[in-house]
Amino acid sequence: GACCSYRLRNALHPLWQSPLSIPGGSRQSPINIQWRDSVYDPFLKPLKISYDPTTCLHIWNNGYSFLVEFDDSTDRSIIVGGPLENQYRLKQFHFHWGAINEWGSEHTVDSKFYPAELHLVHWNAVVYPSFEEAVMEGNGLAVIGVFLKLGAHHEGLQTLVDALPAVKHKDTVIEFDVFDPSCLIPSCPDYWTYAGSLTTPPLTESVTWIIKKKPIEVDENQLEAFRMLLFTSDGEEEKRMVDNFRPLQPLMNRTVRSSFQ
Ligand SMILES: Cc1ccc(O)c(S)c1
Ligand SMILES: [Zn+2]
Repeated sequence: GACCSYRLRNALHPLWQSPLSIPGGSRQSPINIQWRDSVYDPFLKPLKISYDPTTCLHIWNNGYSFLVEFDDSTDRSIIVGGPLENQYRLKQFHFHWGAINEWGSEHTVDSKFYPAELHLVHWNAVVYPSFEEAVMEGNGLAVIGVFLKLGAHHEGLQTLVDALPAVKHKDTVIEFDVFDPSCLIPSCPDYWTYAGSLTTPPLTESVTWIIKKKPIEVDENQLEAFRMLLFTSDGEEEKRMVDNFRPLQPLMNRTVRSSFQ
C-alpha cells in the first residue's frame, strides 16, 4: 500500500538514510495539504509573532541547510496563540530548496511544490528546560512554514543572501547580529496547522506545524544564491546544496485544520 512505498522511498532517498521508518511513526512530516480536505476551525486564534531583531546571533552552514540562529535564553523572541497552548521561543530559521524552480518545498498544497520553504523553529520553554528536551516531546516544538515562490525581489531576504558566500562550506559560520525574521512572514494571517515531525534527523514527532497559506515572493538571483551553497566542507569535492527536502509522508490518521474559511 501507500505506506510501504513511503517507507521504501524514505529508506532509499539519498539525503535521508534514516532508519527504514521511525518506529511507530504516525505523525511524520512533510505532507501534502489537500486544501478541500482541510477543516476550518473557528476556535483557532490568530498567531501572535513578536521577535526582537537583536536576538539574532549568526548564520551557520550545518551541511543540511543554512541556519540563522537566535539567542533563546530569554522570552524576547516568541510566538503565541494560533493552535498553541503555550508561548514558544524562536531558536533558528532555515530553508529547504530544489536544484530547479519546479520543486524544493517540503510541504505541497494540492500536490503543488514551491521552489523553496522557510521553517522558523520555536520551542516550548514554558514546559521544557531546553530545546534538546523539547525536541523529544509531542508539544515541544512549533514550526512556522512559509512557501517561497518565484517573483519580485525580496528586500528583507537580500540582507541574508548577501551573507551566504561567507558560509559556502559546511561548518562555516558568520556573525549576523540584527535581523527581524518577521519580514519573511506574509502579512495575511491565514494558515493550516497539523501535528507532525522534524523533517531532518532525528525526525522526532514533536512539531505543531503552522503553514502559512500565502507564499512570499523572491527573485531568481535569490534562489540561485541558495543553490551556490555546498553540502561539503572546504577542501572536499564540491557538492552543491540543493534538493535538501524530505519526501512526502503518509497523512495516516490526521486532519489538517485551517484558520480560514
Ligand atoms: C529543529 C529542526 C531542524 C531542521 C529542520 O529541517 C527542521 S524542520 C527542524
Ligand atoms: Zn526544516
